[in-house]
Amino acid sequence: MTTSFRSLPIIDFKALQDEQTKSEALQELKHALFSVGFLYLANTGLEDLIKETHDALPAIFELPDQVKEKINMINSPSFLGYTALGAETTAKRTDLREFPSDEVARLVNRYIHELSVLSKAFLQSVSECLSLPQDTLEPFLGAMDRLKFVKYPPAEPGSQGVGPHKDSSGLFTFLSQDSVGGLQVLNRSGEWIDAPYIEGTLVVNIAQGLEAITGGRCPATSHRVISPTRTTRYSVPFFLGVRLDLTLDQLKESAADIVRQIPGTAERKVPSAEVASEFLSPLYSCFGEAHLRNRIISHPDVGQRWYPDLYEKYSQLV
Ligand SMILES: O=C(O)CCC(=O)C(=O)O
Ligand SMILES: [Fe+2]
Repeated sequence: MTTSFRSLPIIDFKALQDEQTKSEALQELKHALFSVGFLYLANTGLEDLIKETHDALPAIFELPDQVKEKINMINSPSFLGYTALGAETTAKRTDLREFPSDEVARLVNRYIHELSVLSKAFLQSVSECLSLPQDTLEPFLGAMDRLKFVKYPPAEPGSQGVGPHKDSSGLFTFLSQDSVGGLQVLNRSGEWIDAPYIEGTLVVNIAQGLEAITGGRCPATSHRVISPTRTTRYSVPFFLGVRLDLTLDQLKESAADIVRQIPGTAERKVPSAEVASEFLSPLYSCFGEAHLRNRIISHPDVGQRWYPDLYEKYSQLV
């Protein structure tokens, strides 16, 4: 029996690329994917960009209300834009965080570009460590990556910055957090484990897309953020998305194929999911539909405005 993790493994991105160190680093990565679902990625080469971005965040959030209003997510049928404090719901409770997007366009574009490059190299290592051909995960990608700037203001002790959830929209999330703390990850014994700040690293976690693609062999892990009590916390998640037109049948077929190729996993028990994966539900025709449902439930005001019929339908199914 494996014991539940007490801390998150640190994986050295450079070591994954270097022939001398690769095989050991791949073993560590495999363990992280199978047993934790979360890891710190160190030595990405993006340390300066991450710092520059975090330095810019307070000013971005201090933009005048009219600017935030102009880019409010309520105006976007694509669920892109600024979300005010308290307008997002996770696990049926209101989250205490706000986020603008597409501000400071150059920085944002650069960040997205760098993360796209990094995440694709990382995906190759993921395939490799599962003994799959390097390009196995490429066909699942689409133009659905998203970047978010998030601010958690200080609140009463124990407040919900963001409630317990699994990341739904893609393969992996790459998050840079500041030094305030509050991110917690649920281990397999049901304990919340702190994921403290480690300078220069990205926190990488499996999303429900990869969980589905690997037939549950690489499960997405629940996490949450406890609001800070004294200092504002900022974070920057980059969500590596799955293409929206992937159907459930295609997914099942490729998952079966992939799982057959992952050695030594037949006996692995798939942990029961504490948060259901919509992507595996027959209710939705394709990944995009399940994704839209998730967006509508997370941002009910935006959902109600642009998709009133779907809003009615999906809120009855919650
Ligand atoms: O801000 C964080 O540290 C986590 C954010 C998160 O889990 C999310 O946006 O999905
Ligand atoms: Fe998340």
